[in-house]
Parts: sequence; structure tokens; C-alpha cells
Amino acid sequence: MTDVPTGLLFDDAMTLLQGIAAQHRLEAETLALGRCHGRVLAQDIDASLALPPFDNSAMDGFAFRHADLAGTETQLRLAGEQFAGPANDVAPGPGECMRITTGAPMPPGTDTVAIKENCRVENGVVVVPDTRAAANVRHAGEDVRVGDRVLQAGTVLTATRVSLAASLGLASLRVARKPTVAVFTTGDELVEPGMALAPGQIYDSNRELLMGLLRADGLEPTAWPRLPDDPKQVEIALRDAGCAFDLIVTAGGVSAGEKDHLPGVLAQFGSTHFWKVKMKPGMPLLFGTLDQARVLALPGNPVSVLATYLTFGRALIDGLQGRSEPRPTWRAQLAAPLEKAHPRREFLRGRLFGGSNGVLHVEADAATGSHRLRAAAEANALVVVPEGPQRYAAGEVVEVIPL
Ligand SMILES: Nc1nc2c(c(=O)[nH]1)N[C@H]1C(S)=C(S)[C@@H](COP(=O)(O)OP(=O)(O)OC[C@H]3O[C@@H](n4cnc5c(N)ncnc54)[C@H](O)[C@@H]3O)O[C@H]1N2
Ligand code: MOO
Repeated sequence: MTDVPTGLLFDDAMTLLQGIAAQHRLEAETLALGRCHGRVLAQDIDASLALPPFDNSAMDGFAFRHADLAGTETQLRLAGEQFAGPANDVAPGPGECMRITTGAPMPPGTDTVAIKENCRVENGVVVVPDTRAAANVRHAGEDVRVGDRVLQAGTVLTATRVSLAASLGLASLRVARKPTVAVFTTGDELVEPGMALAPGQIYDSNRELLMGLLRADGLEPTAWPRLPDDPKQVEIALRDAGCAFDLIVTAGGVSAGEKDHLPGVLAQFGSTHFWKVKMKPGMPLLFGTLDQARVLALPGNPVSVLATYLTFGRALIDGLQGRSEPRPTWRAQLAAPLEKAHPRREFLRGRLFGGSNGVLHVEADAATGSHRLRAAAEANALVVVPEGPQRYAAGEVVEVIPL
């Protein structure tokens, strides 16, 4: 592995990973609208319908010609009713009005609506107050005009975007296929929760952590049986997964120990894109390819799993799906001073809270060890501290990654 990029700066590793992801962009598939939520759109959508499609009333009331109004009150003859639904053929004449409900098409010739509560109906005559011209009317195309590009490939289909597609009458959309993901935890010390612990053993917590993080990002990961620290078994299981999944995520066995077999297996049977990133926690992170799968081998300490998944894991999943819409960047004011001496980019655990002045604050946790899962569980954000020695005063602004 002499020519493997190693000890990369965070941004350089990210660029490399994003480049590899772009080369292995997953194909698009057509899905019924109801299955598109959360997916990355793989087509541009241009409106073939105006929204609203026709002039309609914004309120329940009476529709009339504004030109018919005379003074503070005007009497108009009630010519009929137009409810939301099929347009009837009634066209009120001059001096007439129509009862109308919200969303109903404006009857021919009418241009203004007075709301019901401000009108009186007396013997087939409606007394309407003075009303601004075009009041309470929603005009055709005021939201979307025919031909407008309303959604772009690479954006994520939130509920509002799927709903917008529905309002244009689209029954299905082209979306990126979701990556299939195999999750492995490794280590002879690991025991399934529910089993008894022998001395030296610990419960496997990374499996739930990874499965939960991946599911929260909309994927349906498959957890494989835990791997022992045996190179042959690691090789067999990973090669098996490598020919069946788009992505393999492992935890543990990637640093310098005698039992850390991931780097060797990947070097021998696949390829390594980079190994070791100047970040804390998560330094031994390994990224490679095995058969048809991209392999992201995360360091075993639980907080390293969290930090590397939220940064590189997410970027890889986004890249494979061709997501071009960036995830939002959040910033908050430090609640207390913060100092860092080492050169790596650090991801501290922290608690975000909104101040009474409307400003987001974050309190960084003093428990920095990457084994401190409890501190991570009590946190609701990671605090990003850039490379190099840093000294922040309380109130200075830092980037945060909400959990
Ligand atoms: N000589 C060196 N030692 C270490 C280095 C190094 O560069 N040189 N890196 C350290 C850093 S940083 C980290 S992070 C860890 C990463 O090591 P591995 O990825 O090889 O992970 P393991 O050694 O297998 O495990 C590390 C730690 O995490 C616990 N663990 C592992 N899997 C799980 C799991 N599924 N659930 C709960 N806990 C897990 C494991 O028991 C270890 O305590 O290496 C440092 N050492
Ligand atoms: O940098 Mo390792 O990922 O702390 O524990």
C-alpha cells in the first residue's frame, strides 16, 4: 500500500471521496409519487400546468364586478352559486353577484370577492361593502407559470416538493436509486446485547449506532453477523458483500493493531482510496473499493463512528445519489471559551440551545474521549473546530452539525 494517500487533510479526503462517489453515481429509477419522499430527484421538472390553474376565490363570500360598486355599500342581485369544484355556466350580469367558496373558479365577468362575514343577504339581494379591486382573488399562474423550472435534479424530495409535483399532476418521478448498504462490526471483544459478558468483553454498540444513523438518512441497511478478528473471515465476508452491495460500512479494525485486518484485506482484494485523515476523533478512517462496493471502514471507537459517519458517510451517500443540494451549514455562538492545541480538525460533542435573543448557542462537552458514548448520547450536536491550534472566546461563532 505504498502509494495509498494517507494522513490527508479533512478537506482533501472529502474531495477525493466525493470524486469517487461521482464516478459511481447510482442509476435513476421511476417511482410512484408516494415512494419518492426523501429521495434525490434525478430529473428537472418544468411545469406543464399553471398554479393556480385558474383564477379562484381565496375566501368564502360573494364574487362580483368591481366596477359595479358604488360607495360604502352596494346592493347586488344574487345570480347563483359557484362552489369549489366543476365550474357551472352561470355568468352574472352587471349589478349581479355570485355566492362563492374558497378555491371555486371565479365566475365569468367577476373580478373581486367580498368575504361572507362583511356582507348581508336580504331577499335575494346581497349588500356588499366597499372592496378593493381584485380583493380575495388568486390569479392563474401567480405561483407557477407554464414552463417554469420548479424542481431541479439533485435536490432532495421533501414533503413540500413531492406535494408540488402532485399539484402539477405528476404521478411518478425519476429519482436516484438508494444505495444498498451492508453494515459490519468487527472485534473479538464484542458481544450481542442480551448475552452474558465474559471478562474483557464489551457489548456491540456500534451496530445500533450505524444502523440508526443510516436509517435516519433514509436508507435500509443490512446488518451482517459480527466479524471476529480473523483475516480470512473478514476477507470472505467482505468479498461476499462487495459483490452484492453498493456500500459497505464497517466499524473497527482499521488502525495499527495486530488485529486490525481491514486495511490489509482491502489492499489485497480491492483498492484503497485513502487511509487516515487528520481529524479527531476518526483519524484511522479508511476508504476503498471492493468489487462493486465502495467501502467506508470507520474507526471502532463509538464517537469516531459518529463523527466519521456524519461527515464522510453522509457525503458518500449523497454523492452516490447525485445529491447536489448541499446540506445546510449551521453555526452557533460558543457558550464558553474553547482551546485546542493539536493540528487535526476536531469534532467535539456539544449541546445546542436557542438563546432568548434568538441566537443559537452551543456548549462544548469537556469529555473528549472517543469512547465516551454517554457524552455523545447527551449531546445534540458536534462542534467543529478547524485544523491547527485554536483559541476561542465565549461568544465566538463555530460550525455545528446537529445530531
Ligand atoms: N498504535 C495506534 N493505536 C491506535 C491508533 C493508531 O493510530 N495507532 N488509533 C487510535 C484511534 S484514533 C482509534 S479511533 C482506534 C481505532 O481503532 P480501530 O478502528 O482499529 O478499532 P478497534 O481497535 O477495533 O476498536 C477501537 C475501540 O472501539 C471499541 N469498539 C470497536 N467496535 C466496537 C463496537 N462494535 N461496539 C462498541 N465498541 C467497539 C473497541 O473495543 C476499542 O476499544 O484505535 C486507536 N489506537
Ligand atoms: O481519533 Mo480515534 O477516532 O479518537 O479515537
